[in-house]
Amino acid sequence: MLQNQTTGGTRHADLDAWVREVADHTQPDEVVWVTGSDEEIERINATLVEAGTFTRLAEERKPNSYLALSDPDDVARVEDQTYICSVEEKDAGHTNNWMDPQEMKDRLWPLFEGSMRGRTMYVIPFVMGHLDAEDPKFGVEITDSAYVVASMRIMARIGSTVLERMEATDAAYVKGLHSVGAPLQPGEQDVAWPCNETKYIVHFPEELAIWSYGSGYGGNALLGKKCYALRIASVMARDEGWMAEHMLILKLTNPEGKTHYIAGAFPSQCGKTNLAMIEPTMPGWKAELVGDDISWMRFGPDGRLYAVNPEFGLFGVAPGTGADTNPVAMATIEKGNSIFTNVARTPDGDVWWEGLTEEPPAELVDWHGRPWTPDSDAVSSHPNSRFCTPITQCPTIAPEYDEPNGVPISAIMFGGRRKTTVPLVSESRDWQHGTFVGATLSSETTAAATGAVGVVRRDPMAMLPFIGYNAGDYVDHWLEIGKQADADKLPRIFMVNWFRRDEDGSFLWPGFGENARVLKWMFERLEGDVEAQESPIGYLPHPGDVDTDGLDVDEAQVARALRFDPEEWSEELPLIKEWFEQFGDDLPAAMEDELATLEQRLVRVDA
Ligand SMILES: Nc1nc2c(ncn2[C@@H]2O[C@H](COP(=O)(O)OP(=O)(O)OP(=O)(O)O)[C@@H](O)[C@H]2O)c(=O)[nH]1
Ligand SMILES: O=C([O-])CC(=O)C(=O)O
Ligand SMILES: [Mn+2]
Repeated sequence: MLQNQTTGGTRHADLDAWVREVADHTQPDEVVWVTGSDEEIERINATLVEAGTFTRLAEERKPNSYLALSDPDDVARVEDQTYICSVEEKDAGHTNNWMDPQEMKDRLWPLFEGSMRGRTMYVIPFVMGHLDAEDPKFGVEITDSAYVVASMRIMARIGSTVLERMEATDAAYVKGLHSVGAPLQPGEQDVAWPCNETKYIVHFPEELAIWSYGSGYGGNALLGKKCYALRIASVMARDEGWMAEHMLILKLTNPEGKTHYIAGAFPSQCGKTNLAMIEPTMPGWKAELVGDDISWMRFGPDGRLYAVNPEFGLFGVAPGTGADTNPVAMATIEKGNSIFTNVARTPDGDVWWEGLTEEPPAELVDWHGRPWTPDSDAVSSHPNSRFCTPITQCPTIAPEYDEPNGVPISAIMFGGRRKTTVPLVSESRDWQHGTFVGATLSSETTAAATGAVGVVRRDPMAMLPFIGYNAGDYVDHWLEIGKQADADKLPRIFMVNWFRRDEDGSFLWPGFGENARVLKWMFERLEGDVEAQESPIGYLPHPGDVDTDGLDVDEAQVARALRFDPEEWSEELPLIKEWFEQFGDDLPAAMEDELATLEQRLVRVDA
């Protein structure tokens, strides 16, 4: 037993040895094994309030909920400090930062030395996906951040029941090591949001290990999420023949009671959470949430692809979320039990952010903790501010979210933020063409990562920052999956763009609940109820086939949203070529073929 181990311990020999090793090196004041109990979280929340990290919100506004304001330089994922340290450089590929694993450890291990001094080291056993899955995917996060413990308890299935299962089966697990990198000298006063200017988010895929240093922000610090469930899991999925994808999962039921499950890959801040919680504007249509960010898919016994949401909570973008745009998210949050990060606080102990209500309150405390009024120059909430809420509180949760083997996927959507070029909706000709559409997906950058916002970049399958291996091999894995199945059992693949702009800069399509009109067209395509017209980029709706009944937008504008423009696509073609050149020899030949096909089809349209 560790001398400073105040609770718990484990019979899992490998885990016991690793925890000892880390504790010896990082030198925390105490080690706490997280059980997940209610009393425990009350204690942890109280610690966070005392430390000034959490402000408790008014019970009658947001029960059992807290506001955290981060260090202003620790607000988003740090992609330029994120590494895939595979043994071979070519296994990280051109889209990832790479360093030799030993070299990286020689650099990082000294940073972890004594990094937890004056703090508590928490050991969080967790499982991504269901504990009763055929092959449950375990992880343990060691962290010196109580904020991470409180957030992980919402975002994943954690605690003693998980640890007991790991012990009983001597389970393999992903080792996630996290430190905010802010040791305290004896007697030193802590800050509300400890972190370090130096940040590293590092993955060792062959060892199933993650080392995260210097940041407390969600995507950098909640290691079950992007680090495990996407970067590490994508490598496991490649090796084991399944898929780990950055996708929402939605259950859609038509007025006749027929159901399809649809997955959608959109880059960060491009509408996954909103679409997953959509309230259709058309009478009789019903949408339910299965997942809002990550989808693990594998073939079921019937040869179809089944998807599970490996998470247990929602980590949603706050700004833009309001009763008009996402009433379901609002109802979810109203129930409380949530953590809000980097939003504004109202005088009556509630939260506010841009887009929550049309009229801002007369006075607020902004995300810097400063007084704010509607006359203030800056926004009250950080553009990447977040709510963290249990998924079970969502009023439209589908019971299948808790199905260990997931739901059969009928369609996959790819989408991004494009002001021009990409029509509201199109359908791929087949799986290989759909893989091409995904591999060439593009989007304007957002505040979810540090760096410039609004720059168009290619974001393959919305996975650019999350592919844990060579992007060429990743595209090849998609093609392999396609070859393993009967063509008619594979999900159909669609491309969407809610963000196309008119000449005056306004959105051409109203979006949000109205996106159900696009889902309806897809549904009818799946059912064979509607024809489509060929175009060089795939099948497009015939005029009038996207239901605009009761839509408050004139038909000419809808047509502009739906339009395939050969000129815009002629300008897109060299950008796609440039992107594919970056793959070098790693680009699968089928992608060259698809590119050539697109080019020929575009030339034919021009002629
Ligand atoms: N114009 C428009 N904006 C949208 C639409 N859907 C979502 N948004 C806005 O886009 C932003 C991001 O939406 P989210 O649904 O949170 O995006 P996400 O893909 O879940 O983002 P991450 O959680 O970062 O991966 C929010 O400010 C939304 O209000 C839409 O259909 N039209
Ligand atoms: O990972 C995060 O920090 C938040 C998120 O969902 C994303 O950026 O895609
Ligand atoms: Mn989201």
